[in-house]
Amino acid sequence: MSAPSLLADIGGTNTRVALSRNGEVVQGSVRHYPNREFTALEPVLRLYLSETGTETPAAACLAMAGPVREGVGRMTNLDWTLDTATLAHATGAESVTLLNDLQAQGHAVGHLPSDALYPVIAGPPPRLEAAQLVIGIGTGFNAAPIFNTLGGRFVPPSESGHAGLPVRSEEDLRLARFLEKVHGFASIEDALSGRGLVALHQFVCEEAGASEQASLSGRQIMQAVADDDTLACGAIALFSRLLGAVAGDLALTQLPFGGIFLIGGVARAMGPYLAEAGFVDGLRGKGRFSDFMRQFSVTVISDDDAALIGMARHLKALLARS
Ligand SMILES: Nc1ncnc2c1ncn2[C@@H]1O[C@H](COP(=O)(O)OP(=O)(O)OP(=O)(O)O)[C@@H](O)[C@H]1O
Repeated sequence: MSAPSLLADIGGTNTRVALSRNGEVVQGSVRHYPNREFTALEPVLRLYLSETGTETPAAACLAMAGPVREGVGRMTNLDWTLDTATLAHATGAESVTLLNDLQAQGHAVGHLPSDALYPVIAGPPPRLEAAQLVIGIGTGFNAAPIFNTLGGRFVPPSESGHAGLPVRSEEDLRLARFLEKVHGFASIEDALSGRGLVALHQFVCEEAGASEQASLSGRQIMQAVADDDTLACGAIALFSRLLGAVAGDLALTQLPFGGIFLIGGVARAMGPYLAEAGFVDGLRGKGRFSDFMRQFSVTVISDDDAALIGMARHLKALLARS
């Protein structure tokens, strides 16, 4: 049998690695590695290849949480730089493709099992030619539109998470001032990410004059929501409304009549609460375009390995073209 290809999805917190053959992830080949236990990606990949007894992968496709240009990318929330030449040397793969991780997620949409999909806003079945939009909310925030063209699927990268956070109310303005103390600018990612959820909870506590309660982690905040804690519920209401507003802005830019897909650790944790917590109002609150916004369905993807499925598909298409 021919050698498999190597896939890796490198997030700010976790790296997921797998093998692929003929456009499919090889069953049982997925392994997860916490990034904090490594100094760079190369040792993760070398460990994976030795653990799985893989000699030389035929090709490699890697997707990273950071901007990529001409085969080189720097992770936004981790001190790692990736470049295709070094990665080819480390893995032995003849060809290495480096993508932004949201591009890989975009290539997975439409190829996931239905039990990995959690509807937030239902919509009509999409027409094949309709654009779609994938939004990732994990360690960081990013988005990518998906265009299904006659020449194949096109998923251009973006760095949407570093655009400005929308401000519509006095409360939003106070939040922007609170967030900009850290980086001098209130970006979308500063509010809508793992650390963003923690910051929103701190902001809600401070506004309520309860700063002493503002030391919960993201998981503790979600547990407090399950226990009906008022401040934690206030934090996810703020998060949901802002996420709806940002998803709505991105939808107006890309017109994803084929649906909006939310992915990532925070989207997964927040999924069951979004609709009730103000996401829909945030998404549709676009003045005279409020009715227009009803055309966009929203689905949470709960599969943590979706990017690997997307890369397997993308690599097959690339190899067929070469
Ligand atoms: N149950 C949970 N409740 C709240 N936050 C959570 C939960 N599970 C994970 N997170 C947060 O999600 C983030 C990790 O998500 P994920 O694994 O999707 O990120 P990643 O892929 O490593 O990063 P990136 O966003 O850079 O691609 C962390 O900030 C973590 O604190």
